Amino acid sequence: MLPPHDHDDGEAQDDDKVEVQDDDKLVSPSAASSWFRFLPAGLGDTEDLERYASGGFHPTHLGDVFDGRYRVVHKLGAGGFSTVWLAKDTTEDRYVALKIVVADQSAAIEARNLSPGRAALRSSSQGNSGLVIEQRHFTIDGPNGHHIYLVFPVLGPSTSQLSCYLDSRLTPRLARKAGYQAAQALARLHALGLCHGDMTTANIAFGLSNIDQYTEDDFTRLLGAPETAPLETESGEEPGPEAPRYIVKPLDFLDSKKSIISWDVQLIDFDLPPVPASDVWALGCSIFRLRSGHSPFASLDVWAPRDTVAIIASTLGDLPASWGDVLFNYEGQPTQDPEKGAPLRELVEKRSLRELVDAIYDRPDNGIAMTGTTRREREVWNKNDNIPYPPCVEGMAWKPKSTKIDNIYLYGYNEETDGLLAVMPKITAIEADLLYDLLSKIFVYDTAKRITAEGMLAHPWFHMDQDG
Ligand SMILES: Nc1ncnc2c1ncn2[C@@H]1O[C@H](COP(=O)(O)OP(=O)(O)OP(=O)(O)O)[C@@H](O)[C@H]1O
Repeated sequence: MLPPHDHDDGEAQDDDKVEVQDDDKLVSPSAASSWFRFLPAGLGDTEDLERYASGGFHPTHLGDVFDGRYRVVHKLGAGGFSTVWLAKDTTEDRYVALKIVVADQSAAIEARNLSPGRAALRSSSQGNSGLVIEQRHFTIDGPNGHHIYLVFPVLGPSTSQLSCYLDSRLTPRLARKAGYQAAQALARLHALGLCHGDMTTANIAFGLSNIDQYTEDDFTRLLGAPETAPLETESGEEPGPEAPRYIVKPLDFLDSKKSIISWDVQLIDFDLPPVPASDVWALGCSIFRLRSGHSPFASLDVWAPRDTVAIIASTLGDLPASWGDVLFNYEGQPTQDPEKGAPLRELVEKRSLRELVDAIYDRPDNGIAMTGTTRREREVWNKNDNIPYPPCVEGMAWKPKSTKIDNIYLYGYNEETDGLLAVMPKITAIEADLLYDLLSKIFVYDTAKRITAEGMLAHPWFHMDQDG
């Protein structure tokens, strides 16, 4: 059975975000009163407003100019450590992504930027390397502290956004291309003696096609004007200089009326700890998700990081005997200390990698599949889910929830979902053989026997489209 979320297997970041997003929607202002200073802005998934406080986000407004040259045009997104803004670099007359790091993490990021690994990465990440790193940085003091500002090229959506359960799936061809480009970029990084350290589909991003040709008015025509909502406090007091006057809803390049997302992906957000073989394992999880929409080690049986080790063992086979009677702590880290760890839980669900690959489903012709049974209409959370992507995105991705099964649209997961997915067209046997072969070379416990990123580049799964 496919779960709504997975945990800690190299793809967890995205799912954490889904949970946060869901929580945001569920928190009513009254329930929030004892916990939160600010009222929800009502703009969907935005930054954590409570972090507009000492040590947190820098209050930023449209039109703000930083470092005398970067004028804020729109918001691109926010994460646990930063808000990210589309800005016009008036010195070089081009768009950039301006990542404003929270004050209490800025010193650590500044120190990281001085490391030798970072310098090697910077000199090799120019041009077409598939590796994206900040182009420059500067610092600014604000009401919440001292912030580092990182200047990046502007990117499109992440592959996790476009390959996400029933919400969105990549077309098979683009999944193979994105998987290949991610492997190629990772091989380049490893050749430099560096590691990624955080290889997830959230960190494989699509580029944008030549956006510097657009004026700011063009952006408004393509994506709509920035949507904002005033920032209000629960108590009714006026926020001080630590908070912006209004919140901006992040733009979504998928809303563009014209195709501006490129088919080429790049790796972002390097952490750089030194284990290439673990990057390869995480890339395997990402490749599976690119093609299937979910992680290979996601399961409703997984409740704690430790369970991820159990689901891996139940999918791939027992852990090597040479590891001995190893125990695992809550985080899934091995230990010999019975005070700190426990044996792996026996999971109810049994499945194999081969079954997971064979179950990958694709879009039915005309967006319709039939079980032969008429079903009860379901209320969907967001009607937009049932509307296919605009034609300019259609060759790249499709929405499973825009598929009609018999008389109703596919909706969220419940006990009926597996039966509904069973009538969707499946991955071809030829492709399933190739993908299974590639993943079997990646998901190898013995790191000395695991394929390398360089070694996987010649694998025929990546090259199916050229051959055929
Ligand atoms: N170069 C970029 N171009 C376009 N959008 C970007 C860019 N960098 C980041 N974003 C957007 O901003 C969001 C937050 O960025 P990012 O994940 O790097 O932040 P973070 O604070 O390091 O978060 P976390 O580590 O919690 O993921 C991303 O999800 C993405 O939507």
